Amino acid sequence: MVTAKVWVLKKHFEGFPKPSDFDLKKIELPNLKDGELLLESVFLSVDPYMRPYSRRDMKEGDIMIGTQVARIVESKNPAFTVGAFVVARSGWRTHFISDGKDLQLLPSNWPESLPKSLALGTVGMPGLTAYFGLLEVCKMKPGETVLVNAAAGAVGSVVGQLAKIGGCKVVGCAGSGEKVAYLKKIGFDEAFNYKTVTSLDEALRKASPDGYDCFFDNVGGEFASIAINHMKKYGRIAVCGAISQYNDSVPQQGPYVQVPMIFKELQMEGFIVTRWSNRREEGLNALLKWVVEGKVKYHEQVTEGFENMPMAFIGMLKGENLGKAIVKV
Ligand SMILES: NC(=O)C1=CN([C@@H]2O[C@H](COP(=O)(O)OP(=O)(O)OC[C@H]3O[C@@H](n4cnc5c(N)ncnc54)[C@H](OP(=O)(O)O)[C@@H]3O)[C@@H](O)[C@H]2O)C=CC1
Ligand SMILES: CCCCCCC/C=C/C=O
Repeated sequence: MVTAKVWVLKKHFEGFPKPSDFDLKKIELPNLKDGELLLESVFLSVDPYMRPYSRRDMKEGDIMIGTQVARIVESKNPAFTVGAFVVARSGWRTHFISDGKDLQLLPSNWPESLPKSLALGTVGMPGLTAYFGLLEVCKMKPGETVLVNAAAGAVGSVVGQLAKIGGCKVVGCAGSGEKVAYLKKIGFDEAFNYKTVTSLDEALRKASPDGYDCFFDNVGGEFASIAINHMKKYGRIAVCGAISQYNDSVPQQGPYVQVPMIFKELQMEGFIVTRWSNRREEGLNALLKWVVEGKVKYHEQVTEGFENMPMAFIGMLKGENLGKAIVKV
């Protein structure tokens, strides 16, 4: 008999999540039936989507939603061998039983030298978000200028590097001096700390006086309202996330987008990465190849200990992560 530790949503978040909104529980797992596997989480992901999705999809008492890289410890399913690693969507749990249907094996050519946690970040859902958002929503072209915010995070850091590979000029904004230095190190042409600039409007103009062809928006709110005025004619805005709004108890008010959209003839499109689930393999292969070749660099903010999942999640929402926020069990 295996005892799993799980984190439960004790109370729906009101405003910014607090440690007291979570409860750590223990669950006894039953013995395996034919076709089932027992898995142990090795790395778990904490992501911004958990904040809005918890309100939309969960009720109090549910196990927190989320993905993990897990190792198969016992198998009564011939398609899965003990010791193999998979990406699963089993929520915040140390151990779980699966029938194998919702598991993704790590690519067979995954190099030994590469952390398996990257399957939750640069070579996982956030990397795919950058890949499809840039290619299919921004439709970036060589020679264009791309703006990305939350640029030193899991999605943003890949957006900037893929835009450089695609022959674009890249401007990134992030919330600390350390993050700005990192963006310059990984090849961003311009980077600034949006928290310390005297005027975001001036900083965006200075970084690209001619404006922006593509804006990959991870933040929404006030930042996006200012940035839209810096778009070039026929510019494209990929509305990827709105993290500046996820913790609002009272919705923020405009300014509104219609006037700049009309006069600059902009395209603005929201998207969810799962739209391209049928091209997941294409995206992961491309990302893995670039990482192996050293063309895409990665950084992970690793929190040790399953007990620290709520703090890692809260820390990520506060901006404490450089690169992908990961918990190592
Ligand atoms: N549409 C889709 O399919 C997907 C969307 N997303 C979205 O992409 C965005 C980035 O996600 P991800 O890369 O995983 O997360 P990150 O790794 O970028 O972590 C979140 C970052 O957001 C920044 N941030 C937090 N609060 C604010 C704020 N009020 N204003 C500006 N920046 C803030 C912080 O960086 P800083 O220090 O720079 O402020 C923080 O580090 C999120 O909005 C997320 O919801 C992610 C995956 C899929
Ligand atoms: C693997 C779980 C599916 C995650 C989909 C994430 C979409 C994110 C939206 C905003 O953050």
